[in-house]
Amino acid sequence: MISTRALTKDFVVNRKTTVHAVRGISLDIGPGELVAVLGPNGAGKTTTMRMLTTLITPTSGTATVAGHDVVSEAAQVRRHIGYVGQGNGAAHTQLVGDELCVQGRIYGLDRKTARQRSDELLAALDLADLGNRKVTDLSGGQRRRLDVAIGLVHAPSLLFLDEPSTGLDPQNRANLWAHILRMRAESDMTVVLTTHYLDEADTMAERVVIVDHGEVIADDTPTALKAKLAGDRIVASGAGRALAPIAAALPGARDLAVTDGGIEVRVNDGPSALPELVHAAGGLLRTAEVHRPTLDDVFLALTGRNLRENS
Ligand SMILES: Nc1ncnc2c1ncn2[C@@H]1O[C@H](COP(=O)(O)OP(=O)(O)OP(=O)(O)O)[C@@H](O)[C@H]1O
Repeated sequence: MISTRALTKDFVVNRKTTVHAVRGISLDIGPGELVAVLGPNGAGKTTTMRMLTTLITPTSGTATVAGHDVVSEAAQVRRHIGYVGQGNGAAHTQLVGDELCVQGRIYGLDRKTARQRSDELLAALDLADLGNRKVTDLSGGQRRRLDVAIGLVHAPSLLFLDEPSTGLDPQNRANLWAHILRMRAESDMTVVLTTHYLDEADTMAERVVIVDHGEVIADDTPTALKAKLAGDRIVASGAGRALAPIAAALPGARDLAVTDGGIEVRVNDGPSALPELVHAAGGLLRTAEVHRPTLDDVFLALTGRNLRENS
């Protein structure tokens, strides 16, 4: 569905400054995949998405989307994709239903089909009662759902979402996700999204592409990324100094730290290392628990930096 090779974008700011926003990204995304592109501010996520949606042209490298080249066949690419950009579009005083219809007409739907499709989408996205409201009167969550409806009006086989849930409260985020996942299940649509929310990428995406400084630094399922790169952390309280050599002997033990009240150690498989620690440490141990890794741990392991600090 998407194939990029050494995709690169430089922005020439002035004679002395060129920003290397995307530095040679090669990526293949198959039909029906749900992929989250994750990375700190300025990593190059939006720039990549804008190249794939034909909004800007690459400096070098190639990209095909739905079988068409993003530069030489931009019009064909656009026909196959939906794009929901960051934030809300221009403030429209149009009615919600009309706005959606107009967007459908722009994509070449006849009046009747546009109306039908817009009614379907308003119902699917819980906006049916709001068809006669002005777009400007919608709440943030409703407006974001309308943005998604607009991205879907021409029934694209591929949907790009740039930070779809930024600024929404947890309930609206969950609600938006429920809609996106349901529509994807119904149409087998490919979905590529960028997000700052680690938990969102972790729970919703089947595949996570981590981008940093314009390059892909990891690409796998969230589970595999966490298992491969981060491991589990065991946090134990008790006689720290005496516990340290025992913890160091656990299978795969690394990053051992003696803390005020005990130790912390990283292992590959926490649930199986914990009983070993309990058995070997006996009375030296007061409490012990396993912390499963997060995608933030993955980013830290890869870059030595914290994703949240950057975003
Ligand atoms: N039109 C532009 N002119 C100059 N520099 C740009 C332009 N657009 C983006 N950049 C720069 O390119 C780099 C990548 O930006 P991009 O918006 O792709 O990052 P991002 O990962 O999407 O960040 P965020 O999470 O903040 O949206 C940044 O350093 C940004 O300042």
